[in-house]
Amino acid sequence: MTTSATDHRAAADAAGSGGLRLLDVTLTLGDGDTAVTALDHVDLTVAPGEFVAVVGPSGSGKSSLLAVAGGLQRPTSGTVHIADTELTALSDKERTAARRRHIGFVFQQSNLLASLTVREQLLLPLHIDGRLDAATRARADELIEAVGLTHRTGSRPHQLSGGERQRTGLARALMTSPAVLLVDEPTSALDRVRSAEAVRLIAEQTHERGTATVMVTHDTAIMDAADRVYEMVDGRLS
Ligand SMILES: Nc1ncnc2c1ncn2[C@@H]1O[C@H](COP(=O)(O)OP(=O)(O)OP(=O)(O)O)[C@@H](O)[C@H]1O
Repeated sequence: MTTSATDHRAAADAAGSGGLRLLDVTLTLGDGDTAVTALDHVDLTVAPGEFVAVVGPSGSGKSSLLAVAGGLQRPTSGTVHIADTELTALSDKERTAARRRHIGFVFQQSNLLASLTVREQLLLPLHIDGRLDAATRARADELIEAVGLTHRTGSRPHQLSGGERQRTGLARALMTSPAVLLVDEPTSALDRVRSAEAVRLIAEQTHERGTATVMVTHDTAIMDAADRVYEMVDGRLS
């Protein structure tokens, strides 16, 4: 057995205990002369409660990494494991269900609905799933407090600052107690001080709630809060 195969065996074992694991993942986009290798043999393990940052320039493959790790896109080859589930072995329908159950996304644009209050943004997905009970409402209030927005519970997005919108997006992503939290450039709309605060809050919530968190960014200045930092260049992670 080669070293690499041994590593992969250990990786697959570790995946059974939770967290996120990408094994030898390659993603090719487009075809023929225009084909691009967006992810090139990527291996990545993130344990529960660990905060990993991936830094890289525009076009290096960061969005592709999140899309594949989050089950939004099937890799060309390789496997993705989340909690006890091999995402890449599932049908499209099963993968969607697993994504909703196990993964929280925080996107660059917080994608809040204009007509809903902060509290309603958190409750909506569970309302749609018919899971809106007293425990869910209590969880929403607990998360709103955890991200420091109790005084904004009844505010709508246009009444919130960029940082407050980001924090609402984070609280919403945590509503389902996801095993994995995927964060896309949380700081682009924020100034330096608020960027550092946003990243610290993500780190704190990761450690407290035991999510396996991956944050992608091109901003190398805000990496202090991460447990590990990887660099992405031309689809390769190092
Ligand atoms: N649908 C597509 N077809 C072909 N190539 C694509 C497609 N989507 C992305 N790419 C290419 O794949 C590579 C990786 O793109 P990706 O969006 O993952 O990078 P990124 O690091 O997230 O960039 P940014 O920081 O600008 O968002 C880039 O070269 C991009 O041009």
